Amino acid sequence: MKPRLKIVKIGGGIIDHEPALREFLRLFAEIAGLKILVHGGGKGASEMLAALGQVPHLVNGRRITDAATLEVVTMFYAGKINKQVVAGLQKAGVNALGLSGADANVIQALKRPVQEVDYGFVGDLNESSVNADIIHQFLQLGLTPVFCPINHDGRGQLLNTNADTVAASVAKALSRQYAVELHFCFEKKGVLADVNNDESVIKKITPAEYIELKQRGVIANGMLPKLENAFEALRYGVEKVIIEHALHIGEALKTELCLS
Ligand SMILES: Nc1ncnc2c1ncn2[C@@H]1O[C@H](COP(=O)(O)OP(=O)(O)O)[C@@H](O)[C@H]1O
Ligand SMILES: CC(=O)N[C@@H](CCC(=O)OP(=O)(O)O)C(=O)O
Repeated sequence: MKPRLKIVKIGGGIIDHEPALREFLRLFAEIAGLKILVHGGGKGASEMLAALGQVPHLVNGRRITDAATLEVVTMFYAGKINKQVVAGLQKAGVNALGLSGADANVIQALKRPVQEVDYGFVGDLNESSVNADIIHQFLQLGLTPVFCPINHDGRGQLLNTNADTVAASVAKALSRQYAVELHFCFEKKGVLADVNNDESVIKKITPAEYIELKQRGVIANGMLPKLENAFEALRYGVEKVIIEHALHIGEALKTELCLS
């Protein structure tokens, strides 16, 4: 039987809110067994870009990342946020190891080709992007990897990758060796039928239902890459994918994705 591994992704709505982040890290520290944390921070990055006089620009939930934007998001995700999260976990007794994809060459990305949209320095991940062996070794050493959404192309170029994509790709790569449960945690209780009603959580979503919800405009913005990544993870053998509130991990009200 494969050993169990929990991979938790935490987004900007919680990370940029100090008390919520502190509480989330306390809950994450309580998760027993092997675990990995992946963080975003998109909302705070947009605020920082605006404060620096740059106009944040996202298309289909992904950031257009020109050279100036890349500088800011690298400082923000790989610096400030990643180190704050690692320090918070150390305080909570978790021996966390902060990583960008460049560290130990753990994730190599490919610059997204220009099609209808030029995303700039945005990195896509494929089957061979994630070095599962080295992550396995970190876990064996008793370390808890903490990934930020900055990766590299192996030729010296840093690339910005959607954090949901990082979480799903790490989950897919490790599902060969581990029974992986992937949790997308954010500031709502799950995928909502009415985005203004926090209690309207849709408990289960299949790919066909997702397409319908997307066409009706029920699911939009950052929820699109989250669900696309989530279904892809299930297709690659990740055992469970849950979308839930970051401060209510494991509670009954949540969205579970399934392939049929
Ligand atoms: N049906 C939906 N249910 C919940 N959130 C939705 C839905 N459709 C769109 N959203 C939006 O998606 C956001 C989550 O995506 P995103 O901001 O990228 O989160 P994160 O930073 O946690 O990855 C929510 O804050 C919400 O505004
Ligand atoms: C390419 C791309 O879109 N990168 C994301 C990375 C951060 C992220 O995904 O943050 P959340 O999880 O908080 O949304 C961005 O810069 O917004």
